[in-house]
Amino acid sequence: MKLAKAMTVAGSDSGGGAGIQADLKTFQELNAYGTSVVTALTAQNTLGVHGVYPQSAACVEAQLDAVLADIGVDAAKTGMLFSAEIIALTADKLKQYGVKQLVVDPVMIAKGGAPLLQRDAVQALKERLLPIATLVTPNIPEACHLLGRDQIHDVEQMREASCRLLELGAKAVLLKGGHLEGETAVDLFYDGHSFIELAHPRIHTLHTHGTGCTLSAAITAELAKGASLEAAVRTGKAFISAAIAHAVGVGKGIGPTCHAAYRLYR
Ligand SMILES: Nc1ncnc2c1ncn2[C@@H]1O[C@H](COP(=O)(O)OP(=O)(O)O)[C@@H](O)[C@H]1O
Ligand SMILES: Cc1ncc(COP(=O)(O)OP(=O)(O)O)c(N)n1
Repeated sequence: MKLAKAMTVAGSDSGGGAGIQADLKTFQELNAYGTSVVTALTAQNTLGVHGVYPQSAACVEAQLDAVLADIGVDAAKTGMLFSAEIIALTADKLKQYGVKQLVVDPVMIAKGGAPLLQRDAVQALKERLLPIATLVTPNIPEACHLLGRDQIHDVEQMREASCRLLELGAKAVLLKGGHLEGETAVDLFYDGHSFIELAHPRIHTLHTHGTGCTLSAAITAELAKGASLEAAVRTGKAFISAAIAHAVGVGKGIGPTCHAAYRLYR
């Protein structure tokens, strides 16, 4: 059987709930061989981000070359990229090595408010990365930022925003609705042809740290295994819903989700 290979280009979360750590746990749970390119170290726990230590462009470039020149990937994802320089070189390397499937999670700000992307890097994200993305997965605040608008209040506005987001160049959009109010957590998938609403009853828990990272990693693992984009997004939603429902309350703040839940409790 061919081994599916998934790569994450993201920041490290010392608390283990988001970033590289969440991505690798998710790849493992979904039977994809995971590789990683660390863009920044964060001193982080369930109470917040206590420090951000970006890696040099040379360090990120060396990691990308090491993974792509030898092991290769079937699908890749990006998370916290921190700077315009890291975004540009990541885009160049993904093109150079012909990476065909790319999920871009446009990580900008952690739940506690810490910036994980420099202000002037948003333009680079739009110009360099979105045009080569198979799928972009913004949450509501990230979508507003990418589109330069104030708010998105409901599913109707999510539809309209998805159309605008698709114009930025990705092949498809998954606009995540976790930040909206209401008893259902609705994400909207749009590929230019049809809209698919992915809904799950809202789970009443404090522990949602790393949900966006985990969802995009699950989609990437499924793409690496050969799933269609629609099937990958559906599995991703089932994976994150199970992970939130069985979230482990480690730490004193907003804890991580349970990455093993999809395997254990399905
Ligand atoms: N309380 C919740 N109950 C169920 N699903 C949730 C909940 N919070 C978030 N989700 C889901 O988790 C995923 C990521 O959510 P979101 O909070 O929108 O993004 P991010 O983590 O990037 O801020 C989405 O599929 C969203 O619908
Ligand atoms: C290193 C690192 N990368 C990404 C995030 C943001 O993760 P996300 O899934 O959006 O979850 P929250 O931080 O919003 O809980 C992060 N915190 N750290």
